[in-house]
Amino acid sequence: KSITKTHNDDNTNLNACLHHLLRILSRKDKEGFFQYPVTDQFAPGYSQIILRPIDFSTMKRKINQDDYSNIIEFRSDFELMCDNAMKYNRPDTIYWQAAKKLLATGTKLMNKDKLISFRRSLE
Ligand SMILES: COc1ccc(Br)cc1-c1nc(N)nc2[nH]cnc12
Repeated sequence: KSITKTHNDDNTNLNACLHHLLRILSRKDKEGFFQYPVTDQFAPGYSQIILRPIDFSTMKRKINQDDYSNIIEFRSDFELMCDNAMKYNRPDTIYWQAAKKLLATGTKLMNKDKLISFRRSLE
């Protein structure tokens, strides 16, 4: 069965894959900057600058709510999370640098060729 599916199919296999990817990526976030939503108390004006906030806890909820139809949708939420941190924070901050590092890990883990060969292996 392919890993891309319509909403009505059961997402069991896909969700197991996504939870696996989330665990690997989440472990890389040792400082815990990406585990839960950024509040304006940590980052003044954050909600005005970042219009589409996302974090690992929200991504986990989305997996459990079958919100992702394929790995690409999951990867774009992950990329959005890193982009948000690199948009709000300046390059000389630990948040910007943590986001850049995390993004590199995610890109390697979910690169196009890997996903294509993984998908082929399921057919
Ligand atoms: C949940 O966010 C945090 C939690 C604890 C601490 Br200390 C900082 C953040 C945080 N702060 C800023 N400025 N930008 C971010 N991008 C992702 N995380 C952050």
